[in-house]
Amino acid sequence: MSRPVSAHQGRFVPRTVKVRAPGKVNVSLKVGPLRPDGYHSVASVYLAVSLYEEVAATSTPTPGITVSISPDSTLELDGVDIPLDERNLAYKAAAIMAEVSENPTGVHLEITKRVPVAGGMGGGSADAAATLLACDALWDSGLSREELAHLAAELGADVPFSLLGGTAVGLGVGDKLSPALAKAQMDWVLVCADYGLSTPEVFHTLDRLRDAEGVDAAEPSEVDAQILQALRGGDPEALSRVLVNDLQRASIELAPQLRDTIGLGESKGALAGFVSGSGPTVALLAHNQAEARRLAEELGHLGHTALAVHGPVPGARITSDTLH
Ligand SMILES: C[C@](O)(CO)[C@H](O)COP(=O)(O)OP(=O)(O)OC[C@H]1O[C@@H](n2ccc(N)nc2=O)[C@H](O)[C@@H]1O
Ligand SMILES: Nc1ncnc2c1ncn2[C@@H]1O[C@H](COP(=O)(O)OP(=O)(O)OP(=O)(O)O)[C@@H](O)[C@H]1O
Repeated sequence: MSRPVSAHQGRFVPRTVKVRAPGKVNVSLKVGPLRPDGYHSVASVYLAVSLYEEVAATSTPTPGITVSISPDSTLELDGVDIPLDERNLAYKAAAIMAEVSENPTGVHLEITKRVPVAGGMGGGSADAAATLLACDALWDSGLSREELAHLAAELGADVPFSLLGGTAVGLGVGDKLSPALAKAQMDWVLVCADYGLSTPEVFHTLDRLRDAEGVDAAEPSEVDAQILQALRGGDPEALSRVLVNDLQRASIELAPQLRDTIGLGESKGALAGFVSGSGPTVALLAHNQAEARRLAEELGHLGHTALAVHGPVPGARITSDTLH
């Protein structure tokens, strides 16, 4: 894509770079013991799904970073707490990019939110990944994908995957990624909750449950080959038999109604239902696209917010780059 310049005959000409980045589900999430740094080592299989965040980054003549949430967001955001200051992950991403860029301008970030907030689908992480890519273009920073991935890992465990997209195995804290060859589409229904769960609290709850049982968690070093095989072959039945999420019981401990949502989805025809990441979004695996649409509609009639999506989809991408 050509790179418009932002100054025209001495007059400041704002430039807007728009990037979209996907949310994710973890089709496999094995969690090891608590590490001294407060994180857990994981072995995860990420799948990027067709529910996208969008960040429009516009250069401003005055320095500084500002953030707003676009009215085009499709989420119900009343009563949802998204900080717009330096605690926002997109703000943090722009700040980190400004540090490594030679000529950063001020920037306004407008975020269109579609991924449930605190839903276990990496929505904030997608905003951060999109912002890294947008600011890299806006400020002609010229960072490689590897350099961007390195900055992404400083922002959060899920951020590198939203940059990469597709299907990937994540080791370390989820940030050490290896792309997996799995292009076949799988169809899902996401059942969104009207509340959030705190990711650290879900991890702490898992530690507490394990402590109470006297269980020493094993260090997860690899993912089950059957999962990758089912993804490669585009075989939802096979995948439904091997889906696993160690965090699920902790999420259910904090929000017991999740068990009912999973049970409802399975009774209405899903191959399998499970909590996405730290929850509370529930991901239901469908036989095919028509089934996913039918299931989403049926759950909608029962009063749930249910979305039919597919994956894998690509990671963060620039969708437009314009001078005003
Ligand atoms: C649950 C997952 O979404 C699965 O992909 C991720 O593991 C969470 O990734 P994330 O939200 O990007 O997490 P971060 O923002 O880096 O971390 C938030 C908090 O979650 C906990 N955390 C996160 C990742 C990890 N591997 N172990 C952890 O214990 C830590 O308490 C950490 O302070
Ligand atoms: N850009 C952002 N969008 C949403 N929440 C943000 C953002 N920046 C910071 N936050 C804060 O982070 C919390 C978790 O946000 P997020 O939507 O990323 O959770 P999540 O999808 O469950 O994360 P993950 O799946 O990566 O664990 C929110 O409750 C909010 O207070």
